[in-house]
This record gives sequence, C-alpha cells and structure tokens, in this order.
Amino acid sequence: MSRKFFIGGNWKMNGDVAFVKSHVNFINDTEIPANTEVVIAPPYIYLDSVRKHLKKEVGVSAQNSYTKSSGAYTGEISPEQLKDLGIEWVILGHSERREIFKESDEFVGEKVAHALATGVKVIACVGEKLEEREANLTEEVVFRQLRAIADRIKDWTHVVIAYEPVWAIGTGKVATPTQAQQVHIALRDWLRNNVSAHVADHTRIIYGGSVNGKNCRDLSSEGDIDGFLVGGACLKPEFSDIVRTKAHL
Ligand SMILES: O=C(CO)COP(=O)(O)O
Repeated sequence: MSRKFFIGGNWKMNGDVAFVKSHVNFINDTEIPANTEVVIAPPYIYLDSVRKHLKKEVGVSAQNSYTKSSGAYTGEISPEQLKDLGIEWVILGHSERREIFKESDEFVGEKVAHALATGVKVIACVGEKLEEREANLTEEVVFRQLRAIADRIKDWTHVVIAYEPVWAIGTGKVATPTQAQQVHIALRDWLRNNVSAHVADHTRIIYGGSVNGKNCRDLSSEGDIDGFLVGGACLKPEFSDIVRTKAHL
C-alpha cells in the first residue's frame, strides 16, 4: 500500500520575523523528494508571510483552530480564516493543547470535524503519557482519542494521524522504531475494525517525539510509520535531512 511519506514541522511557539525569513529561504532551497509531502506549521501570526514566500510544493499548517466560523470568540481563529489565507492544514489535538490548555477528546473531535467540513486538512494528534504507558494503557488512551474523532467525521481522505507519545516530546527520549511501529499497527487495526479497510490502508500515521536527523532513517524503515511530526529539530538545519529521509529510495 503506497502512502506518500509525510513530514510536518511544528514550530510551536518559536520563531520571529528574522527566523521566518531565513527558514523560508532554507526550505525553498531544500530539494523535496517526489515521494514526500512536506508541511510546516509556524505560529498564527507568521502564517500569511510564510504562505506568501514559501514554494508552493510545501504546505503550510496552523497549530490550532476553533469549532466555529466566526463570532465573539476572543483569541480564536477559524478554519475559514485559515482557508482565506491559503493555509491548507491544521494540527489539532496536540498533547500540549490537551494538557496545558485542557482540551478534551470531544472538543478535539469537534475541531477536527469543523476544519474538515471547511476544507482544511487535519494532522490529528494522539498519544499517551508516561504513566499511562507504564500502566499498559497506551492502546486504551489512543483508541479513546481516535474514537472521539471517528465519531464526528465520515471522510478520512484529508486526515493524517500523528502518534506522539507525550514522554517522547521534547525530551530527547525517542520511541524505538519497534515501540512506535507497535502503536502504529494498533492504530491501523483500530481503523480497520472501526472505520473501514480502505481508511486503514490509506490513512497516513506519522510519528512525533524527539525525531532528529540521526534517528529518522531507522524509524522510517518500519512499514507503518508514514512520516514524522517534528518539533525541535524542524527549527534546525537537520530538518533538511529529515525532509530527505526517503530521498534515496
Ligand atoms: O510535539 C512534537 C511535534 O508536534 C514533537 O516535538 P519534539 O520533536 O521537539 O520532541
């Protein structure tokens, strides 16, 4: 089953005007392999500038969006507004949103449904915390997070699932290829049993958590790891190595 390899670069709350300029030049100079889709996710305030100056073959993503089109929701941004700027993607359900900003599974599911209905593609994040992994609850947690999304959407064509174990995010403690692959297989089986075989076969499941220029090759050799969502390393020159993980195949 061929699923186009997907590399997302999540800047989180990093960057400034000078960085935007240099990073856009850096990405524009990076040759994107034909078998790879690349999407970068700067903070909201830089989206317009990034989209205007970045080469078109690279997608741009927001890091969040709300469940409504417009209205009295101070501080929020709608998928309609993202679409207005030509922003193709949004990251939803990131563990930092779930943890720090107390976003529930249901709220994430509603946001995914609204973004897709608006025509904005979604990188939907799931992942367990360390204590949940240690209590053997990994599958229960990621299935519950996925269920809240699956209950609210019909068409998975424009969804990428990002498996991001919380204990591996920003810690330098990357999941082993085997650990990641096990969860990716479980997620794919869940899609097969709860959505459809077609969705299970075609939906890209990417891994996030301390991916860098050194470990990306090994992780990518697992059959169910269809790409990466990269945090810290996407801000560094090694991002071009990650983008080119599959360049020599
Ligand atoms: O959260 C992540 C991407 O969304 C991963 O972050 P790090 O790559 O910094 O661990």
